[in-house]
Amino acid sequence: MSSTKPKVPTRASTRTKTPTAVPPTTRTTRAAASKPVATTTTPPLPATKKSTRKPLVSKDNATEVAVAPTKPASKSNVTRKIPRSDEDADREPIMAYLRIRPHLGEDEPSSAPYLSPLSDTSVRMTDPHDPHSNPSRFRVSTIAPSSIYTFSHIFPTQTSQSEFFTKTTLPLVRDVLQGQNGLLFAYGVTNSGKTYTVQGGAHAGSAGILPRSLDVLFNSIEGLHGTGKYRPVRLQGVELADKTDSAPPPVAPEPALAEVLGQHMDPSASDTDIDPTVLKVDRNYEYTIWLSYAEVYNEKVYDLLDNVQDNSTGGIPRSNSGKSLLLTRKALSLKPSPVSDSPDAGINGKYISGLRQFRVHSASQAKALVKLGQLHRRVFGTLANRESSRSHGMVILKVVRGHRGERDDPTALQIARLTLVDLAGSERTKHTQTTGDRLKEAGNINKSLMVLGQCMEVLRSNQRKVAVSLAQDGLDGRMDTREVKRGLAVVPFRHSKLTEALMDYFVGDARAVMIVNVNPYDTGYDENSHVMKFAALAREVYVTPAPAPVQRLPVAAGKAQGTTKRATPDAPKPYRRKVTISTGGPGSGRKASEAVLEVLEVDEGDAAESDDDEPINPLVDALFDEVEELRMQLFESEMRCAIIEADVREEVMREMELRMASMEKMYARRLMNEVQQNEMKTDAKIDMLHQSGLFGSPVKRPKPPSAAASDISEEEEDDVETSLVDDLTSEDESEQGRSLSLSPLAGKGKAQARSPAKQETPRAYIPDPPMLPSDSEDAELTESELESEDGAEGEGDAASVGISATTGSEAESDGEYTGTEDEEEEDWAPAAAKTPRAKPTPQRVASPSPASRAQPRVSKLERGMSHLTLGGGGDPDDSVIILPVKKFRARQESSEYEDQAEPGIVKKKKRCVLHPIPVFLRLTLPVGRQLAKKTVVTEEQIERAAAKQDSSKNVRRMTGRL
Ligand SMILES: Nc1ncnc2c1ncn2[C@@H]1O[C@H](COP(=O)(O)OP(=O)(O)OP(=O)(O)O)[C@@H](O)[C@H]1O
Repeated sequence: MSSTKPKVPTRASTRTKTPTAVPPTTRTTRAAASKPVATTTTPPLPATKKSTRKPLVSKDNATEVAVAPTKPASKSNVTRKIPRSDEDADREPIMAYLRIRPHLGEDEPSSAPYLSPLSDTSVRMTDPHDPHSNPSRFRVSTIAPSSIYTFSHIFPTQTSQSEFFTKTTLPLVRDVLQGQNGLLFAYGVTNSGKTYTVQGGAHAGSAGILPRSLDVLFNSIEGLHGTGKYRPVRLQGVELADKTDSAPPPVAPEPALAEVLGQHMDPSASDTDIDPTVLKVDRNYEYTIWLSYAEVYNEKVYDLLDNVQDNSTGGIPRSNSGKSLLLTRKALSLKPSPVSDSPDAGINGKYISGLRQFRVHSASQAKALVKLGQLHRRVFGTLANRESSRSHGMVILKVVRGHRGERDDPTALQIARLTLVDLAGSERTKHTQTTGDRLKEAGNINKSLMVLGQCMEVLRSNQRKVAVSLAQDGLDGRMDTREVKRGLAVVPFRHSKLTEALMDYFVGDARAVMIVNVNPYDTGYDENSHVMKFAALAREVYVTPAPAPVQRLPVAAGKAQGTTKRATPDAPKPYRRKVTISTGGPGSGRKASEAVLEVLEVDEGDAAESDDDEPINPLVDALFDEVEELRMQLFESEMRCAIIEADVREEVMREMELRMASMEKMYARRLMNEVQQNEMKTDAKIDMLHQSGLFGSPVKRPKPPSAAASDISEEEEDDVETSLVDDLTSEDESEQGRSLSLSPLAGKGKAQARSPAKQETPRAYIPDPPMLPSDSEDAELTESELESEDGAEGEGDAASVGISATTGSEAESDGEYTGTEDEEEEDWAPAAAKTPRAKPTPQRVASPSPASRAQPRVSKLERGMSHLTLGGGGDPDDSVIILPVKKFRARQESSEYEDQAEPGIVKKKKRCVLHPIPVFLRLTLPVGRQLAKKTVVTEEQIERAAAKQDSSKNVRRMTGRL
């Protein structure tokens, strides 16, 4: 009757099984150095599963659970630590250790190391291609150029294998001897040192954590070996051992395979590199150790200790002569662990069906098996690493321990597993020029690693949800964990063979350690950043270390189904795949050869064997497949988006560079034009003054050295001009910044002319507006009047006449301009229009004139000269630009700009004809008949200049904006 049938969990139920580990109260996330990420704090929770089994071991690294990961203090990164509950003490995060690989020598390509340890637990990673640190490079990446990552511990380059083993793996070895499961996996990009860390190197003392673990295991159980009557099966089951099946295979590799792989090694050769560590174990128990070695390659699981069947009759393959090696390997399937194996534990993991396992009696025997497995492991050469591991290698050590007093009682046995995983490197197709089959291989490697990351993410998120919900419910006085679990996401273990095979370590009782290998001289900064982020994520996932359950059910006699079962020949048609292996060639010292391995793959569905006691719901399976497909589509879309984004960034960067270059050219041209204009203006002034005869008989002075470098010097200038230029340049340099130039005539303007009593009153010279001569008596001063007055003085007298031009800001420096634009408009309106007689305000003390007798004449002369300033209402902001008619026209013609590409700028530049520039002129003029005669400024000039007043005003506004 169906109603009486014992309830068997469905596959769906195993999938939706929620890990019960609850995160502790405090966690620290990775923080970008430039942009710190705030630390989130999760409230403490009641445990969802009360563990009745307390760990038997001392938790060496459990102290790290209670200690918040050290992290550089930052204002925005305040960590609030909440006391942990008793239940939380059973849980701990996945330990993440960083190992930094040393630089191996000159041959190895290297960039500057981008990792700099900040402490034992934190490290800064800085992109060597960051434009800030290396301006010659442009960085197109969404990865932060600098970040700080925290780990449980960081091992610098000089760390020895022994030290590394002691701190990372020894606690797991101790655990497994005391009945607790453990997982260790090495993660990192290609060539970062994963295999070196797990397997070790060739020189003495370089044995990796795997051989050392074997040494310590056998050192510790010396004299405590069990009979091996029972063997472990599946995840937690035991069965009566079949002596013939569990005997270790001959460890000599098949000669054909050894030759093909180019590894002429003898796995049985004695190993002198032995770790002497001995752990204290419970001597009331007997121990047997079982070893198996599997690999996940191209999303298929293979047994590395299975006999490789050489189908080639010719023995050693000679593919160059047309022969190829045909090796048949059978992919194994993963099956859910039956509940009957461990009813107490409720483990929902999967085991590798058909994976062979061998009882090993000594460390050397175990190491020989591992080496044989290594030989069988797919080792391909790539550009990145000639010995690159293209598969995930898993060595599974099982320790079966039973009390001496219950030697024959299988229900008293305890099985603990320690799995050491050497993950394949995250492939960099760009760097390794991977194509074809290799590309597919890389895709599968990346897929399994990606799924591993997704699993971590979902686990973390589920654990947080549980934590938050239970905390709230606990506060409300209610606590229904089933409700909470129903809302949790499915952890996608099933999306990859790797995660499927390891899932029980994450959801069951186990301790997990992650080793992150990084080569800081590697050029793959972005890939290593992903690895670091993965580690940060893993550290936030919590596992529950607890001893494995003791068998309580009677063990079926004989061989358990599926443990050594192979796919039968009449099984559904297997998939055959050919793989080409290239060995030797230039540089290797061996003759180049290629061999073809033909792999027989059995899909999971094909190997559905009878020991699978889990009913499968096809609808659920279909839904999961769909979910998986959608996830993959999402992943692909994200990849496409990332590529498009990178392309767009690059395009924008190129466009910006072009624009910057054109702007640079434009501004250079403008600058040149400005310089030319200034020169022309100066020339024009000199011409004007020269033509007006003011410098008819200048006093010739020796040319100062500075004049030689003057920009203004022109070869066609006469002596007068040279003298003037000397004055101009020297005065420009020395008096730049003064608001007004001082001259002997300054302060002797109209006011003085009208009030002789105030003759001595010093005042600053402010250019007068272009006053109409008829407006004043002084303005009516005619040439003849001047002539007569000058005549009275004689030609020998001389006075200094100052002509000053300055910018508004300078003129008002003694009163900086702060008005609005409207005010400015008003100020800039011709003064004649506002006030017929704008009176300049005395502002500054002028040097006394030596020609005080000529004051009336001089003041008239000065007013006459002031017309030349075109001051427009006395606004001192105006430059004095007086152009003779002929030159003026020439200037107008030359003011056209050629840059038609930017009409807006051209338009503005056209209005730059009378750009006001700070020019200071102080001229020493002979006062006399000749001077007076030449002082007349034509009305035409004045009108023209006044008409340009508006242009000047606009230009000034524009330059103000610039
Ligand atoms: N800590 C170390 N000290 C000295 N040499 C090291 C160290 N780590 C790695 N190496 C050397 O670096 C090279 C690459 O290391 P390894 O093969 O372990 O990289 P990997 O990460 O396993 O690469 P892949 O994923 O491609 O297999 C090897 O020659 C190894 O001997």
